[in-house]
Amino acid sequence: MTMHALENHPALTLVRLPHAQDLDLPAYETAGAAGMDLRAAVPPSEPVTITPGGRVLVPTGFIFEIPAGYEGQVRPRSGLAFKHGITCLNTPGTIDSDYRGEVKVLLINLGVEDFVVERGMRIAQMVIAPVTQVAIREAGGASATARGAGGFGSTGSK
Ligand SMILES: O=c1ccn([C@H]2C[C@H](O)[C@@H](COP(=O)(O)OP(=O)(O)OP(=O)(O)O)O2)c(=O)[nH]1
Ligand SMILES: [Mg+2]
Repeated sequence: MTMHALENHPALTLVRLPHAQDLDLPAYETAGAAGMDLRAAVPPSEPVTITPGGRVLVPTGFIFEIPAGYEGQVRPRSGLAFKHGITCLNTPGTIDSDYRGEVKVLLINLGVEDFVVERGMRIAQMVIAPVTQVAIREAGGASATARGAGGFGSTGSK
């Protein structure tokens, strides 16, 4: 596990669950990593097989107390996607700052071979990002703009 000093950054509190006792903490693998890698907290004696087209909810073994004003984004790892066709089905997964359950990763196998998830395997990554909550109001009509309702290629293809 690689630790990097991140003074003056918002604090992330992690709560280790009993089935994650021997797992490394989620951590940034390099100084400039955007995401901290998440490990599979499947039982050591029970690796999980994802068949082609199949999906599995994989536990990480940790509760993330995300600071208010931020969210957690669970994203795929490109290496698993490239080599095995393994990705996150609901990418990016959204971890709310008030969520106090275990973070889980919904993996899907878009490859052509079985993929085996073993304990401690780095299966996804978590990016902490600021979010803005807006004051929601309803209006009777939309304000006028140059674009108007044009979209989906309305400005041309060149
Ligand atoms: O990949 C994910 C996505 C979500 N969650 C947890 C944290 C999140 O705060 C909660 C709810 O996620 P979301 O809002 O995406 O799901 P929902 O289907 O809208 O469920 P809910 O009604 O609980 O909000 O589930 C995960 O552990 N992993
Ligand atoms: Mg929701």
